[in-house]
Amino acid sequence: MNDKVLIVEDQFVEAHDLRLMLEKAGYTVCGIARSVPQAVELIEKEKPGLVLLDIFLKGKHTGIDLARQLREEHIAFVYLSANSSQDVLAAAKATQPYGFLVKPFREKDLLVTLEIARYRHENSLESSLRKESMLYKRLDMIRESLVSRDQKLLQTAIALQAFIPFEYFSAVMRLKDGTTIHGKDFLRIGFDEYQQIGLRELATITGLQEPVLNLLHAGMEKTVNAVFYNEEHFGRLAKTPGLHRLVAESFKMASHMVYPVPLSNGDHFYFHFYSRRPDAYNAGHIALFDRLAPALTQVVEHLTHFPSADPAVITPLRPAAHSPGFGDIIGSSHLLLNVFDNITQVAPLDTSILILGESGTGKERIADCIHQLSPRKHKPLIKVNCAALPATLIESELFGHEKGAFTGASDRRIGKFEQAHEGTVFLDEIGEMPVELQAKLLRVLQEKEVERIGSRAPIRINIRIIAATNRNLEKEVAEGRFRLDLYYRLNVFPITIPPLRERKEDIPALVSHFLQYFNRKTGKRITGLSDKALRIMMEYNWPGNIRELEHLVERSILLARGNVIEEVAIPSLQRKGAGAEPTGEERIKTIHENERDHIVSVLKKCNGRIWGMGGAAELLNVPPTTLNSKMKKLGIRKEHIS
Ligand SMILES: Nc1ncnc2c1ncn2[C@@H]1O[C@H](COP(=O)(O)OP(=O)(O)OP(=O)(O)O)[C@@H](O)[C@H]1O
Repeated sequence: MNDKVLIVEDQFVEAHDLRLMLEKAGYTVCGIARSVPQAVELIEKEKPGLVLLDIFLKGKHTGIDLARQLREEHIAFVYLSANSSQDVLAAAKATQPYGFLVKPFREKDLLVTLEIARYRHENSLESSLRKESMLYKRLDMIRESLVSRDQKLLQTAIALQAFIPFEYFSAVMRLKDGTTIHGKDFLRIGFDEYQQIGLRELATITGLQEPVLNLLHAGMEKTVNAVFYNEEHFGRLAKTPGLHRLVAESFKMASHMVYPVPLSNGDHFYFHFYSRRPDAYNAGHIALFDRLAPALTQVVEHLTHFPSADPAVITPLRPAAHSPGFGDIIGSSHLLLNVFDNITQVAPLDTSILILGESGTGKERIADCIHQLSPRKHKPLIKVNCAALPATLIESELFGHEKGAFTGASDRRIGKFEQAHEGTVFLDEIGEMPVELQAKLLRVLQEKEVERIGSRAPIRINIRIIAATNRNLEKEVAEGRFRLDLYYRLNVFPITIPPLRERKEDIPALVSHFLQYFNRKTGKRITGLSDKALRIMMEYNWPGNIRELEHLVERSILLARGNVIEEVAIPSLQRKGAGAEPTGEERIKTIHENERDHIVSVLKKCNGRIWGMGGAAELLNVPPTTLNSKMKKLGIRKEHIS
């Protein structure tokens, strides 16, 4: 990244002050723009490495509008705004900025933010280049492989999957004379499982005759440009009769991207991607395709030399390491598959990862899986739960201490970071880490060395950090409880695990997984769930996510009288909210519900404090760690307490 900075700020005095601060720190300010059009002109002329961007500017365009262009041109940008309301933050966040400074800010904050922006830009550029070069290699392998045409096509689509998400893929060839040849379509039904949809299958699914489908295919748009349609654009496209509408309605797709690859003989090969996410595609995907076009042309030109095969379900050849790691993560909803795609992209790199998601969604499991899929898999994976230890202990737990470093330090202790050398450290509940320690962690990330307490000799370490939290870290940053610089370092690659209520289609598979597991553990032989029990589960909101489901299945197995689970003890309040029939009389609470209510009421009394004198653990007369795991088990979260 070059050192030229463009300031986009309509307040004259503020812009001038910024210029002085930046120049003093050695940056070259290549211009000050007061509006978006002015900024566009200066970017074209000066090619800055970084843009400082006010959000509300003179004229009708905002900084957020400009950010989209900056993203496409790979220019790092940092927002400066006096408005840090949730709405503005959310809109700004969607543009994936390299930093956000709330005005007024200190000179030091500005310089640290710029340094982090520079780090992140270089880091993300480097990792995307590495990922892209892996993709080129994969496309080469596919081109040379001796598999059928359909397999080749599918493997090409799958190689692209981690970069361009899709749940439905179709390929169309448009010859020079305008004739359209429709290839096979593929519907994603598992992480690496795709159902091939030919004309016959499409006719069965849609109820339309094959000749009608042929006509729809022939009427596919004749665009020669790449385009993407998200949300309402796709909604509009899907209202007009045609193949898009058919795919949207039959497979519940919500966005679409098409990319035509020109072939040397003048024909065009169209890649059509559809996703269930309403905002799956962006200009970055098209730019990526532009870069890949030569490699894709070669693959597509090879396709014509191979015979077509026609099995109904194809399980493609994935690089062997990829599938086993996901083995015990159950689910195939498109939201979870998207998480798998993220993992596939990032696991082989050294990038720090921030796993976000509510309690019990499987963050720790995902961390295990990333480690297993990384080149560090034969080295240790060390886990630290930042919420399970009092602040005073975390430091020596993480950094270690020398003998006599403090009262009670009777022996030297090797900290978790050192133990994880060449491996991975999983920092669970990072949002609970005390602010003073956050500064130390930042140093570990920056300097790649640790100092044991009581020692002045830094020790070089090579670790990868995976952090997880169920808190909204941006809110924590805004309220001063989490360091912005650390947030940006960790947030290089965020992975968000969706809550169970947003992927209820995974419930049946999860239930059957847990049934098998607890059958094995308890020696019972439960064969399944009654329709009523499954319906109740599908209606429930699952505040404790998969952990809650797991415990519910365990309890239900223990209580089951026959071979089928007829009853499930879903917490009454939620169940009513979820639409189950009222029973007419007060339901008797289960022991677990009583226990849950009691813990919540004690926590409320202690303002959520678990540790120390007057904390909930003391009042309940249990060790704080036990209380913590009980809370997890019962799906009790901080939100339930306030
Ligand atoms: N997709 C999944 N398939 C099977 N089991 C799962 C899945 N996701 C989570 N689990 C199980 O649910 C429980 C909770 O998962 P985990 O501890 O990884 O959640 P978490 O998000 O880290 O929770 P917390 O934020 O409370 O630490 C574990 O027993 C885990 O094995």
